Amino acid sequence: MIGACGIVEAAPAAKGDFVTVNKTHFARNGQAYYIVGANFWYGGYLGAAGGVGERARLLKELDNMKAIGINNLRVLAVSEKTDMKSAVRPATTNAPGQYDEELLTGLDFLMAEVAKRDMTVVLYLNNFWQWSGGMTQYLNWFEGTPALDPNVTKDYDTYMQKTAGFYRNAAAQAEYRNVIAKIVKRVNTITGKPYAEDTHIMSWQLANEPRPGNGNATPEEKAVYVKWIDDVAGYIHSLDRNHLVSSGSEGLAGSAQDAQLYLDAHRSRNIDYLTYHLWPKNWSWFDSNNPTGSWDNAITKSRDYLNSHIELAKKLGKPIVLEEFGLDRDGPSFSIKSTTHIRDRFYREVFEIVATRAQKGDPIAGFNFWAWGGAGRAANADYWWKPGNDFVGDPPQEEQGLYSVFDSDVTSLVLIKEYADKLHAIKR
Ligand SMILES: O=C1NC[C@H](CO)[C@@H](O)[C@@H]1O
Repeated sequence: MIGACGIVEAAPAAKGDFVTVNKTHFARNGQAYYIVGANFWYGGYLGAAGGVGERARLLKELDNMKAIGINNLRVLAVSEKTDMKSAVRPATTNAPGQYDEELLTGLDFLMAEVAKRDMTVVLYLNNFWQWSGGMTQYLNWFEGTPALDPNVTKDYDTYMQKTAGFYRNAAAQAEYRNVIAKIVKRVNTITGKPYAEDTHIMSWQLANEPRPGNGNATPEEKAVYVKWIDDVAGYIHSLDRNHLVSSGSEGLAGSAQDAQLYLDAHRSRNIDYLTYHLWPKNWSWFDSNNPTGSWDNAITKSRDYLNSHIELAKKLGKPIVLEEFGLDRDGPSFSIKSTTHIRDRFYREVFEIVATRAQKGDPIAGFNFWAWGGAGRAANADYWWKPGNDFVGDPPQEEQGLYSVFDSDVTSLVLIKEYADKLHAIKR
């Protein structure tokens, strides 16, 4: 259909095409829908027409992901320009009210190509961490405090406690809502379709890994966090009645280890499904310099984390997605020449629990591994990212190769395909 402005306009989608929640499962096109996903934070960046855009690479990455059964991508929709060295450049927001239209058109291109492959996307609208500017950059804009880069300060506890001040800052929240409205109400410049009518968006996500503060978050900080989730999720639903909304939480690790807080934060009728993440190395369960000696501890805790959050989802009667997990390469090494035997063993353990419990009808709705590196390659001997370098699955605050799954990691790709087939075969 050629619209008045000459842009090819797709017919409005039938409501049934959207991903919906049916009790404790997802549904799409009248069938149960399971997430076989990748984290692909830079997908919109590759879609830009110029600058950092690499559209030919993007098409190849999407085709390669589709070929191994990936049906869902978790993507960074918004980034904030910052002086922090650990953050990606450029950013979709250069300053309050000033947005990079070329980069936002990259998201349009990504969504157009995702639709051609009938994939779905979770779009996160902020970041608790500094690698895309995030909440600490909002505080720099609106409180005048320095954007804190924990890679520099080495003080994560202070970072988390101060960054949670974002939830209480009225001016920061107002600009955050301006940005939310700009994205949620956006009309795709490639397809002419409003984002709010795009059935290939699965969910709007408040942020990547929002936390209430640090591990010692106070009852007041927790109450602010719970209210923030409910309010913002409700605001997004007020703009868009079609799509699901999720928090982006890591689960207990992102909830000060407080299960009641995690339940309270996700009980809101505005939160349609639960999310959780699993990071044995980041959480010091696994020592990659002593893999044999730390494996049993890591896998025991991982199994418990995987299963206990499914029980929490049962309590709330909502689906849950394991939307991040990862482990580093053998060695440990960042080099794509290194093997991934330990990571493959970990992935198989995770996939087996997810697939088995999904097949039983438990509310686990799938996974997104962290993260698709594909054809990207680290450019520097120290494995740190610099502007102009390839994007890989590891954002700029981490070594390029830490957790990425590259197109040369054949054993990992074969394993992902094996479990993709199992999840896609579940009929409900
Ligand atoms: O959201 C995230 N979770 C863990 C990733 C790997 O450490 C990290 O890169 C990202 O900030």
